[in-house]
Amino acid sequence: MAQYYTTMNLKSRFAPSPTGYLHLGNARTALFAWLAARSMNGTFILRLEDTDQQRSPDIYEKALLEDLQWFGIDWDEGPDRGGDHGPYRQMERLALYDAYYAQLQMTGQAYPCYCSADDLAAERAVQRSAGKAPRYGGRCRYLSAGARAAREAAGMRPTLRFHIPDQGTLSVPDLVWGERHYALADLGDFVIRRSDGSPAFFFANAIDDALMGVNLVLRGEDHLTNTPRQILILQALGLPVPDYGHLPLLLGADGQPLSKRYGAVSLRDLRGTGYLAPAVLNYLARLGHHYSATAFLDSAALAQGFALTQISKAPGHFDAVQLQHWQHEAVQSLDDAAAWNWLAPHLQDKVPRGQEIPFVAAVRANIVLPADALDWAERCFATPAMDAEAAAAITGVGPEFWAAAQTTLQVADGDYRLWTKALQQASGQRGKSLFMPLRAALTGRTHGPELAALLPLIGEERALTRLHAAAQRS
Ligand SMILES: Nc1ncnc2c1ncn2[C@@H]1O[C@H](COP(=O)(O)OP(=O)(O)OP(=O)(O)O)[C@@H](O)[C@H]1O
Repeated sequence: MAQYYTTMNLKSRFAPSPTGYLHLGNARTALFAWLAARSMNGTFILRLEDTDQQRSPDIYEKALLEDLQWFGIDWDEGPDRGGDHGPYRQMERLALYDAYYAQLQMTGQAYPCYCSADDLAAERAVQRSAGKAPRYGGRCRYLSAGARAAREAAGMRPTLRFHIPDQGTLSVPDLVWGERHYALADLGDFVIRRSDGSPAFFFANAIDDALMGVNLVLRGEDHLTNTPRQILILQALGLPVPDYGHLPLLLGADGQPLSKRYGAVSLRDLRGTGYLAPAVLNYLARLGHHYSATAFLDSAALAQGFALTQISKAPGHFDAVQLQHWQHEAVQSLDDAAAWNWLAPHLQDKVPRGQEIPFVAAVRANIVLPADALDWAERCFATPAMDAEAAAAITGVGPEFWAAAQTTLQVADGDYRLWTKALQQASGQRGKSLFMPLRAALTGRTHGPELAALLPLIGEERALTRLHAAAQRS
């Protein structure tokens, strides 16, 4: 393996392009890089790779920072807070790359290439028809100074290509995949600066990592094949090479990698639906990383239990059921006041003032998302929709039961225990055959939170109306 950081100086980063809302794959990659840094008291950098200006309107940068903050990821250096290795937006770093292009050209490790898109397409077509893998054949490698000058005079704008040695093998250690070997001849001279002067992704990305002192690059497997090229660039420039680990991609239900381009489920969507950040953290931290603890963990404990050796190579699939499991755990970990703060924006004044905390305490074990709480708020304080099972439970007991239910409730003055005891005596029903019809009449459902906690919220008056309606049905 490559050089290893010590627990004292680990520096990792997340380097997204602000071209859309962060999806769960991006978030998982950011999280692993952050957990690695936090698990070793290291430094975590946020860098924006915004060179695709057409696809990087300002809204996405703002959203990206907000979404990461909501998620609970913080950074020690970044575009909004600066640091010793800035700027942290690639568009503001363009001038930095010039010296490295010049150095590569001076040492003969890069050369201008005047081949047009048509020339290159034709070359690839010939290679393919001969059963060879397409790669640049090196036509502009050894152009004379005069030939270059003639092309420049004709107004041709060259790309800059990295000159790869024709022979040899490059061994690339990877923290997740182990050592991989690449025949240099197969890589082909590749473009490091486009003809419009903009840097190719893997050039700017590698230089920035080196200049920013990043010594651990954890990123998606989509970058696996960029790594040998990036190592060659860094070696040619005498810059430090970080350790690399490529994380398996997160796939959607269609089996395709989640991608901003194709509108995958975003952190923003989940937040809008009411998912709690610690739920998403617990879900994603375990997607492709083994934790021995199965309990809900806070981010400090997730960092403490994180180890690069526990990362799996298997691709992860987005699993809504697992996410809901962690959401349920996260909801249970809140105290009632925090749970109310979470729910309030979603409940649209459906809970009367003063009833907020008792309402939360009553329904918390039965909700995963705010939509569930909204349903229970309507069942408590408005008119509950009746499901078929509940309707059957109501007609299953005779009219005498419902007459007795109304009288005993009034006599008990709304006290749940006194009421159900008196009704048991009056009707002869007990256990499930007593409670199920009551629950059905009062809430419109046959399962849910404790009736004893719901009755005070429903109140005696509404309860009597519902019992009366049940009597009419039976
Ligand atoms: N499906 C995925 N699963 C895990 N990590 C991913 C996935 N897609 C991208 N990443 C990682 O997220 C980080 C940021 O990547 P980037 O901003 O290019 O996202 P992207 O979704 O690939 O965007 P785009 O669709 O615009 O190419 C990179 O480390 C990349 O490898």
